[in-house]
Order: sequence, then C-alpha cells, then structure tokens
Amino acid sequence: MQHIHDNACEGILPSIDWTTLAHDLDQFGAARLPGLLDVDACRSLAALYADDHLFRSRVVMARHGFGQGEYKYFAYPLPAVVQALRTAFYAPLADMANRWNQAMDIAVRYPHTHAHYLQRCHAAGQRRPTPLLLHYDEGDYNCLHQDLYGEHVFPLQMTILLSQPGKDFEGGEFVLTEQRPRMQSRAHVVPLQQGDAVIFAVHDRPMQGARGVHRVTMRHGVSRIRAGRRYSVGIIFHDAK
Ligand SMILES: O=C(O)CCC(=O)C(=O)O
Ligand SMILES: [Fe+2]
Repeated sequence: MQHIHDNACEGILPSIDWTTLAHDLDQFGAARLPGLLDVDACRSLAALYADDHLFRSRVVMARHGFGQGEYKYFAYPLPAVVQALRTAFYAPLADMANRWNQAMDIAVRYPHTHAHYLQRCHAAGQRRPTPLLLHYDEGDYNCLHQDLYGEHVFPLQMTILLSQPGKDFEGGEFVLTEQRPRMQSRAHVVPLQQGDAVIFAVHDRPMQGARGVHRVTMRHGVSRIRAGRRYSVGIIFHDAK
C-alpha cells in the first residue's frame, strides 16, 4: 500500500464540522461524514482484502448466522490509513462519549488518547485488533448487530463505504435501528457514497425525552446487496478478547 502514507489523514480533522456531527449523533445516534476518503484510497483499501498476510482472521457470516458475506479482521500493525483514522478520530469521539456517559449516569470515562484507552483494553485481556474489511456480493447482507468484544466498549464506531453505489453495486444500504424504552423501534438508513463515513453508536446512547434522558439501544447492519460487490471498512475503537 505504497501510496497511502502515515500522514494520509492529516488535514481531514480540521475540515470536519464537529457541531453538526455532535448534533446528528445526539439526535439520531449516527452522523454521516461525506468524502472522508478519496476514490484512490477507497480502491487501495478494498484491494487489501486479497492479501491474507494483513489479517488475523476471516469470518464467513452465514456460518454464524450473522448474515451472508464475509469479513476479515486486520492484524497489528494496521494499514497506515486505518491506524491514522483510528487514532485521529478517537480524541474528539472520546469527548462525545464522555458527555453521553454523563447524561446516562454511567461512571466510565474514556481517556484522551487512544493509546491510553488501548492500554485499558489490553490490561483486561482485550488485545486483538478489531478494525475490519467487509466484502459483500449479490444477495449478501449483514444482520442487525452490535460490535461488542468484551467488557470494554468504546460507544462510537465508524464505517467507511469503499465501493460506489449505482456503479459497483445496488442495494446494500447502511441501516440502524433504535430501540426506545416502551416504544416501537425506529429505523434509519444512512445514504453513503464511496468514501463517505458514518459514525454511530455501538450499543446505548442517551435520548432526550419530555421527562428526562432515556437510554436507547442501537443496532446496525446492511440491507441485501441487489447486484454487484460492496466493500466497506469498519473502525472499532475497543480491542477484542
Ligand atoms: O458494511 C457495512 O457498511 C457495515 C459494516 C459493519 O458492520 C461495521 O463496520 O461494524
Ligand atoms: Fe458492525
């Protein structure tokens, strides 16, 4: 991956509208970041799927009832662009996560650097990297789920669409559900273009109601790919047991 350098993500963070991002996360539990990666970066990342040396494991989703399609978890060291995004996004998202925990009366607070947070995960036996590359063909889908890998859970995560809808594939929408206390669930579709990211709640998030704050349970997945091939990369901030 010669043309993705360590500084691949420098300059991205200042251009992000954090106010809108925080607003969308508070309102919907998800926020879209348009154009996080350019087409070349998307293609380079998707091309890594063929290189088994870069991964610690491969999951065939149908074998576990997770859906249909497959994914691979990167091994450490992560590809430079994945490592850069995971480190750079952690700090601003930790501020948001701390605010959410305060709102939900959860005592856990997240340290200001990802290195410190990983120390916490590793000390608890969560040492395996969780960033992953996903691969779907026609008819594949990803059932609604939560990416929990142990006691330590960083409550926000990011997915970047690496293929172009309408050209590389049809269908395959990124979907989220919100399970509200004593109410019916609400679904969201996040329309993504190639290179767009979505940041979203891993499991619980606070929702401001008429009579105080509720805890809302989120799940995410991908609707059926109607044609073509869809790649995405997932960046999860906690490590796995
Ligand atoms: O393929 C997608 O858009 C969803 C991937 C996913 O489940 C994840 O990144 O955790
Ligand atoms: Fe996921």
